Amino acid sequence: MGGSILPAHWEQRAALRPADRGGDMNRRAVSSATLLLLAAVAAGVAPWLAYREAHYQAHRAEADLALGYARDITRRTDETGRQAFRGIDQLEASGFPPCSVESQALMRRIDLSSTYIQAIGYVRGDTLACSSMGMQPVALGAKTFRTSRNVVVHTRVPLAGDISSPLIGIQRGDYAVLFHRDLPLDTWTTVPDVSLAALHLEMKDSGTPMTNRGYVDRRWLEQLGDKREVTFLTDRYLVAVVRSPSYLNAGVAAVPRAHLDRRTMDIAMRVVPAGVVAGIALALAILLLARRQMSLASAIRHALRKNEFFLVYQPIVELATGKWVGAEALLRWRRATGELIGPDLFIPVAERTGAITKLTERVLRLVQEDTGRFLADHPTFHVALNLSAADLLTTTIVDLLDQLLHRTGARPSNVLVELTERALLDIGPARKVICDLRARGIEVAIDDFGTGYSSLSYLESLELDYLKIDRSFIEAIGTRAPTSQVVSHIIPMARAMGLRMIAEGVETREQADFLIENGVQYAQGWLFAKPMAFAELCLALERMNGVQANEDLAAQVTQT
Ligand SMILES: Nc1nc2c(ncn2[C@@H]2O[C@@H]3COP(=O)(O)O[C@H]4[C@@H](O)[C@H](n5cnc6c(=O)[nH]c(N)nc65)O[C@@H]4COP(=O)(O)O[C@H]3[C@H]2O)c(=O)[nH]1
Repeated sequence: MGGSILPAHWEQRAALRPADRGGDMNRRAVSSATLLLLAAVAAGVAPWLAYREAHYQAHRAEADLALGYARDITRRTDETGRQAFRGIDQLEASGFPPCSVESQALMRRIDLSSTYIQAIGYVRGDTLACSSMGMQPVALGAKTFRTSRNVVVHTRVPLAGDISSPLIGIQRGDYAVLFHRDLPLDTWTTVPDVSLAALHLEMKDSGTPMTNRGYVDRRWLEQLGDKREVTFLTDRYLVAVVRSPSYLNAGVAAVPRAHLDRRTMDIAMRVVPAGVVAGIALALAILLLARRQMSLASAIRHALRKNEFFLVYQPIVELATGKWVGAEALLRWRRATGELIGPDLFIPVAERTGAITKLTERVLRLVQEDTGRFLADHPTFHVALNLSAADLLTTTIVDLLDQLLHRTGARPSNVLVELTERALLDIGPARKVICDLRARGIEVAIDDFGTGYSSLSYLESLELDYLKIDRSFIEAIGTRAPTSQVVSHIIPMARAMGLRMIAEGVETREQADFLIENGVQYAQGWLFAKPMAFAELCLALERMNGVQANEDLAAQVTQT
């Protein structure tokens, strides 16, 4: 069993700050079955998302294209209108008699100087009596419609009697301008079968657009509403409509859906394979995680057989005196390879796979081996033990603790049991075990308080002795963290419930001073001592007792 069996991200999580731990454990509690399901979903979802992305990109590209065409048509139609009305304005302002030599000369000048106008002339009845083309009368054909601005549009000017002629006439007052119907649509397109049109907005119900190429549905204008421009999908087209800022016109471009589908497929051919690869990679990563979880569970069982677990003990200090009044037993796992694994990594897996009760049994045996007669000889010192939810489901744990007391000669007060809020979720069995323990004189603490799910009324319903303030709240003391005030709320609450308090993770003198000032009785943390082997703890205690004895002696000498 060489190499690390831990997923890399677990190793990173081991370095997470305390505030992250609650959620982190919950996340890790995802079962292997869920991971397998996730893998299957990931394998299918990534290609699907890639296809959706291809569709979205194609739609956006085609919509931009259609909008570009429609904007160009609107710009060209506006320019036609501008040139036509400027010419008419000039003729009206000239004061020349209609069809006079001067008037015709002006018509020719207007015609020659404009890019869009084919002819401009004087209207008599339905005919241009004279125009920039000369005195030859030109029939304007039927009026197609009159706009609210009193402009008459002739959409089929029958040049020399030919009604298929490509000219359109715009008449205002006594003058009219002729222009080629293709001019507004003369936009460069890359889509061969795109439909283009310039529509008058007031012509919604009439059957004829002002000018068009390809199929155009006048009802498309309804989609414009008050907007300046719009794109939308119909059964057969992706349509763009752009309103003219100057006239009551709109440019329309409709790209066939078949073209959109082709573009979607083109993009899909590029991105879906990447989606398939990503899906497979994601699924493999999830499967690997599931496999690692399973192998970690079997590695825990193997480690139990091979005695790879051991305990370290972190002193619990009475804040008022600095005296070490107890120590928390913390489990460690040293693999045959020398790799050291912390409980934050393996306890959640053990809890999930049911191996935790075996681990707890091992902890009790290790405490027995480590402490020997120590507890019997130090009645005021206690060892704090962590129990999990599964340990509370039967009363076996009570028997095991009885055995520990019996074999070591320890008193019940030598043992403190720590239960996390998570362990108390199944309140029925937990209550029974807590009662049994306390009936024997074994005290009980609620651990990591504030990080779990328990409500105050829930806690009040339990008989407890200690409340351990989670180190994430201690860490926040004196900072601007949002949780910096939590500890100030926990302390009076614990006091009101008659609970003694142990602050976890005290690292600075300022934190300790704050806790002392606020009446917290006990603490543990690196400020006082890091977890250590039991033998080391005994030596440290001996040293401290020696110093204390010397100080006591010195005090007595000074008094006498
Ligand atoms: N940053 C910082 N950390 C400090 C400081 N002082 C103590 N710690 C760490 O805080 C954790 C305190 O244990 P816990 O809250 O009971 O949290 C424990 C406990 O819930 C669980 N655990 C440990 N041993 C056992 C066990 O034997 N059985 C069960 N069921 N759970 C255990 O694993 C958790 C993590 O244990 P550890 O990794 O040993 O981490 C320990 C300890 O090493 C400090 O000043 N700063």
